[in-house]
Amino acid sequence: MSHAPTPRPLRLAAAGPLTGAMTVPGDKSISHRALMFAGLAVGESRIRGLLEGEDVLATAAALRAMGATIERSAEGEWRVHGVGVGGLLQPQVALEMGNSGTSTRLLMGLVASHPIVATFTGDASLSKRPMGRVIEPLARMGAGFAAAPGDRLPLTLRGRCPAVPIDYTLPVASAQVKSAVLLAGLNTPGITRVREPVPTRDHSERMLRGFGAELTVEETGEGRVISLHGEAELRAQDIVVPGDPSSAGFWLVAASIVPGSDVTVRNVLMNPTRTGLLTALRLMGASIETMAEREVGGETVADLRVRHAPLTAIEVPPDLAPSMIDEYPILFVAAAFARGTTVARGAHELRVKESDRIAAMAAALGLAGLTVREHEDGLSIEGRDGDPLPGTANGTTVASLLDHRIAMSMAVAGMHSARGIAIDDAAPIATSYPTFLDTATSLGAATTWLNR
Ligand SMILES: O=C(O)C1=C[C@@H](OP(=O)(O)O)[C@@H](O)[C@H](O)C1
Ligand SMILES: C=C(OP(=O)(O)O)C(=O)O
Repeated sequence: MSHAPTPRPLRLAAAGPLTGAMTVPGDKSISHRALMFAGLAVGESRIRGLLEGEDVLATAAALRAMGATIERSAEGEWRVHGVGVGGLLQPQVALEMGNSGTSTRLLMGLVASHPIVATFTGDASLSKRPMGRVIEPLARMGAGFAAAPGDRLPLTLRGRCPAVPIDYTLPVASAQVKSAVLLAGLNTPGITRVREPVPTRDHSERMLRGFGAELTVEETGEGRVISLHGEAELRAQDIVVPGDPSSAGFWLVAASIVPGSDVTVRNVLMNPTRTGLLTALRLMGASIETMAEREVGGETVADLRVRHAPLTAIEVPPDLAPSMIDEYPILFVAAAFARGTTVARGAHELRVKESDRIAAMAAALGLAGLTVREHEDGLSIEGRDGDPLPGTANGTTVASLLDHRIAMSMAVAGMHSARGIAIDDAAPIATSYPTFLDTATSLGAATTWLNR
């Protein structure tokens, strides 16, 4: 599953204040996990609010290829008949992961402890991303690998059953690596343990417990220790997926920077491992009101009302990195309109996402007329103190580099720019937020498809 192979150039321009109330699609991380855990459970799970973006659909297709029954009953509503832990079948086709790192790394974990062989392929962006970080612990558990040079896709994984449980300290703050090891642990005898010096998103832990796995999380002086009892039996669940805070982030910034805006984003996941952008924007002086906080399916959600406000540059606290890792590109856009120079460091991981997001945003903001300094682990951005960005020159486009978040972040920047911002390819937006442009238009933004 991959987005349209033909690039779709797009121009976003200023068109007055953004106003209105809206919801964002279901959280991407929870959607992937809902399908995977339901695919391994016994019985029929129902999922409401599933994100129907290309990344999540790639997960669904791979699980089907390994024996799960997955059906869409209405918009966002899905039914899954699982195969039971240990019951994944040998896929007859390569597992096409498209643009999705989460699908790839988590499914590698699942396959690693099943007696099957699977080949994972991906698009040009995913094929550049490092898989050594999951190969290393999964090989210790007994799985075999044949990967492209540099531990990249395409990659063939030979699962080991029974696998060997490990006690693994994460060398990099990554929820994908943590989850890959835990998922491999599901079909492994004994206790699989992951030590996490820096906390990352905890959806796997919360949801595995919800599906009936025996899993404990201990907070220690050296971070979290997660212990999973293997040969687990997962029981089918009804799941409601809350709105994706990473998708909401685009509107939090758009309404903050476009004068006169007043936007309410409803039903946003408020899990503290995901709210770093909210913290950073508030430190910059953003006006974001948290309303109607409530519990939905074991997670806190809230409505967020955001009004235009003058922003001030900050030194972004590096310890916010894990809880806003995907939101740096849109935070850089907020910084572009702040008073003073924002400095974000300690975010090396941005270099190995769908694109090198440090270099990509430095280039894109530079083309839109901003002064930006690139560091090895972040950016310094001279803000415009509320003035619009000049925008891209006629005939020039910023490169989205097969990266949805670069495309959407620069689209938001275009909403407060003198000439508008042209993006060479907006098709990647469909990987995580297929309705982004409809929402932009409904809030009052000016979007135009450009001739190829
Ligand atoms: O576990 C997950 O669902 C994710 C973890 C993060 O990746 P890393 O684990 O590589 O930081 C994040 O960037 C990605 O969008 C989703
Ligand atoms: C990094 C991201 O996703 P993934 O790793 O799943 O490709 C993202 O959505 O920003």
